Amino acid sequence: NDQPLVPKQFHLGMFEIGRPLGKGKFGRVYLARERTTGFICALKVLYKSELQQGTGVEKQVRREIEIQSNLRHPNILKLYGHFHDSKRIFLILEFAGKGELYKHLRREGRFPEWKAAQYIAQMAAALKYLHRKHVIHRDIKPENILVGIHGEIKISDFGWSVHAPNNRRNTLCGTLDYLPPEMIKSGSKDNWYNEKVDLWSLGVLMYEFLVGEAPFEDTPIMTHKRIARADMTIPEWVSKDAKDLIKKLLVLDPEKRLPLEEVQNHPWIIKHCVKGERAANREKPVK
Ligand SMILES: Cc1cc(Cn2cc(-c3c(Cl)cnc4nc(-c5cn(C)nc5C)[nH]c34)cn2)no1
Repeated sequence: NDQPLVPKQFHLGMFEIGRPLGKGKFGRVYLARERTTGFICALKVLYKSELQQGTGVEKQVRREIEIQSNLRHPNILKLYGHFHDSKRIFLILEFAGKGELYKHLRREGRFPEWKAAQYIAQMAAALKYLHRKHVIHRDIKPENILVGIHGEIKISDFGWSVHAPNNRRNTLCGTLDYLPPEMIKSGSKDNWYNEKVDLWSLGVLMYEFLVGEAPFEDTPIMTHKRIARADMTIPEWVSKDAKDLIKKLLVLDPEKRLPLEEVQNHPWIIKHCVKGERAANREKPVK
């Protein structure tokens, strides 16, 4: 198996700390190398003082570590281990060689259809794996996706919750763009634990990959209204197949959203996921 032999107990002295890779709400991420094996990883440092100010965020980080440690999928960033000292919690994470996806998206403006299709196919595979383990991501957005050295994407955020509404406030002050209608409407919260919420966000992600901005991007009030009505327009230059898939994911009724298996078999995905396409052509008898 590709997992390095890792000891059960880690401590900071085991690592040489390299350059800062990024910072988030509660800490920073550094490039790091494990001294004895030379294993390169990303060390996420979270300050307990800052976590304790949040509403039970530290308990949430603990639970997310629990979830993340048990996941192994090529499109999900690995968590190899964690440790803490008096002031900080350290997460030993897989290093994603090409960094944060949203930076690539902002730099390129939007992705060509073949690249967006590869990314959506990888997201669908990762979400299928998560849903089979009854993990609902609920926070799919470019900011929570990293890019590996071979250009493959890796879902990297720990904001995952299993069946329980995660109490992260950032959704309220962070972007509303990715929230599905059932999560912005008050009233019954039982839909919050339905994995179909990730299908809506996958549709928003696909739109943003192709168009360069989110489908309901507006003032917060208007975004709220437009999500609740699934009120979006897809530019006419987006291909017919891509439009079809976006429309089958951004459906108000969670039960009517296209299941992940059908996303993976959608003509837009098949057409652009070269391996499948070439294989399909190879099998066609030459006329
Ligand atoms: C705290 C905090 C910061 C962040 C956001 N963030 C994630 C990373 C990161 C991780 Cl976790 C893993 N591998 C990474 N590789 C990069 C990277 C690679 N290149 C060439 N450039 C960068 C940047 N960043 C990685 C950094 N910040 N979440 O919580």
